[in-house]
Amino acid sequence: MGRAYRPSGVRVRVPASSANLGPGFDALGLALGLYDDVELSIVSDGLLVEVTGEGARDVPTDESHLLVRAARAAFDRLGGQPAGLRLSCTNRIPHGRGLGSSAAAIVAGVVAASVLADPDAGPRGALSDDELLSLATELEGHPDNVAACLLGAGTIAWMEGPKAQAVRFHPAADLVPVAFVPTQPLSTEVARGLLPARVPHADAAANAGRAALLVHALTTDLSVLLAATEDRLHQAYRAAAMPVSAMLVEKLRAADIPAVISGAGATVLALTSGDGPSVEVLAGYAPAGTAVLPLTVDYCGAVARPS
Ligand SMILES: Nc1ncnc2c1ncn2[C@@H]1O[C@H](COP(=O)(O)OP(=O)(O)O)[C@@H](O)[C@H]1O
Ligand SMILES: N[C@@H](CCOP(=O)(O)O)C(=O)O
Repeated sequence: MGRAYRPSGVRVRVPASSANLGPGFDALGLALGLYDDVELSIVSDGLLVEVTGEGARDVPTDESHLLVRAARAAFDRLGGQPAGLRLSCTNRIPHGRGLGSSAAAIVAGVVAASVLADPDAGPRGALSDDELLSLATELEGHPDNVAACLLGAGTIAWMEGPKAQAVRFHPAADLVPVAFVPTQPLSTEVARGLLPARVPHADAAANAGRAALLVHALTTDLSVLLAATEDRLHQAYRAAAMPVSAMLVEKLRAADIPAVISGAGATVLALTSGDGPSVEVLAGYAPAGTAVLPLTVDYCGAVARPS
């Protein structure tokens, strides 16, 4: 017999995230102060999905909606499906731009289900953060965005067999992430398809050193960010799919501004600091049609409260 759920609702706020940060492919993530808000309620029957904001015209409003699929997966883990669900999404994270929109939808879904199953069990409900992270990673396919979105701040994620693990780190207070968001989406699946099965040992070794340096740079010494954000494992392989962004990274870096492709692209993320170039100066580098978004680091991750 399935688990019995009381009719109830939960609101979840989830942050955007930037994965990789240059050398930390599938490992490093940074939660950003740009949020999707969702409300999931248990009702007597059926499924109703309402979406406003980003993706409203594109995402499905049936069982194939990503957040519904994630919530269903979590309800399965929790002992069964509720009689009916009502979902309302207010989306602000652009889709398919490398800012972790799919991770945010998945994290929102698993956290919402977890809280609906047992609102009193803890801030994120019946499932532990470890369980939420592993389930979200199974659904997303890689742990970096979901770790940052779930836990907030900077995260280092890794896999122990099928289970995802992550630790948080606190980026320096004067870190200012600035996103250059292009108009055209690029699917993460397509961008992952451009990566080779094997890479030269020297490139892997170079990235290991830079990724380690990057955690030091972000937490302790922003002045070494330019060296710390160098990548040889993914950006060049994907450049043909995002030539304008690849060129922008090159131009910013040539001007000593640490810049990387955010996630699988094609957003470019500049990691500046209080005494770095102003947003106006950065905007001067933006190709036509690119939105320049000065952001903050999010330190909370997924936050749920009963509705
Ligand atoms: N809030 C959301 N609700 C429903 N589906 C979503 C949502 N966010 C993302 N998606 C799905 O994920 C796709 C984008 O995922 P992906 O290619 O991984 O890019 P991103 O870098 O934005 O995560 C969208 O086209 C959509 O199908
Ligand atoms: N490590 C992943 C990150 C994908 O991030 P997204 O925001 O584009 O979904 C990759 O580089 O493929």
